[in-house]
Amino acid sequence: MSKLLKGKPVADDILQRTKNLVASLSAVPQVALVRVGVDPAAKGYQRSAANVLQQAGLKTVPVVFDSQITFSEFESQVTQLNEDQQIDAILLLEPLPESLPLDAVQDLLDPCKDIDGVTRANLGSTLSPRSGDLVPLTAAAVLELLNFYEFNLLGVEVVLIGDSLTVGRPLANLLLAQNATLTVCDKYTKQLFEHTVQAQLVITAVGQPNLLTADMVNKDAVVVDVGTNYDEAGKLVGDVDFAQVSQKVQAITPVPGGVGAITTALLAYRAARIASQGK
Ligand SMILES: NC(=O)C1=CN([C@@H]2O[C@H](COP(=O)(O)OP(=O)(O)OC[C@H]3O[C@@H](n4cnc5c(N)ncnc54)[C@H](OP(=O)(O)O)[C@@H]3O)[C@@H](O)[C@H]2O)C=CC1
Ligand SMILES: Nc1nc(=O)c2c([nH]1)NC[C@@H]1CN(c3ccc(C(=O)N[C@@H](CCC(=O)O)C(=O)O)cc3)C=[N+]21
Repeated sequence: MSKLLKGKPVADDILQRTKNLVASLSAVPQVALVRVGVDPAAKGYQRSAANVLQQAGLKTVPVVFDSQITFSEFESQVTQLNEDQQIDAILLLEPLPESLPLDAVQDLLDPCKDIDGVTRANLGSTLSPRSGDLVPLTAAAVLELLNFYEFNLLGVEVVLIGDSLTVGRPLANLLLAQNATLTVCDKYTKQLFEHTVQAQLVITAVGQPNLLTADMVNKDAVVVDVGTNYDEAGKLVGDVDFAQVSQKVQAITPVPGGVGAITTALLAYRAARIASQGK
């Protein structure tokens, strides 16, 4: 059995700092959670995010739109949230419906309220990241996890599977900034196995259960599973065949209890920080 890289101790640390920061503020920070449609991953994150924000003493404002909403209606709703003095931060939940792709709506958000770094202004900062930037939270969560477990990325052969705007691409930039030797794969990668089998660190951010199987990794590898999927029984599972892969590799993150727990803790911390800067 490999070492379990649990997210909870990392998240607990971040949540404690969040509670201290919230206690120092004169008003309770408010976060709008904007969801379009009924995707289970977006709903799951909305639920987890609302729980953690509440635990940390912040207020959530759920905003749900029908998947048929037009671009102009969505634009006017987001503009209202941008202008609302009560709202400190806006989280736009992915995935969005096909009619409203992220690259078409990302820049509607005020970059100062863009808590998950979906605007091109904040995404751009991942190329030259500085402390306090609004870089995408999941990418930041993976770096927090590796840092907590003292995993030094310098010169490490990393294979990252998934290159989305919300996770893969910003994470690739943050890994490069730490001098990792990086290969990024997506669904057009011809022989995924040939890349993953020789990697020292494999990170999956795809959204497909059992994408990474034990034959695809070497025994010295560290595996970080970002995926959050729901199986037929409604159980939360990652992208990795955890039962088999965890018998083989050196270290692995669980799902649940891995990266996801850190993502939501960082969300709460960042909301408090944005609010503290606005006051
Ligand atoms: N734990 C956490 O905190 C978070 C978890 N997630 C989860 O991470 C997963 C990914 O999210 P997100 O990036 O938004 O998803 P997207 O659907 O936007 O992107 C999926 C990525 O996976 C690639 N891909 C799809 N199929 C394959 C395949 N067979 N082989 C290799 N690559 C493939 C896609 O390639 P292509 O570009 O070619 O289409 C794309 O780059 C989801 O399960 C999501 O719920 C997301 C955010 C936070
Ligand atoms: N703009 C945007 N950014 C995201 O980061 C984003 C998104 N959209 N859409 C959906 C996915 C999914 N995602 C999760 C994050 C944490 C948990 C989480 O906290 N999971 C807990 C368990 C929760 C449970 O048991 O239900 C855990 O892994 O321990 C789950 C899912 C973020 N996503």
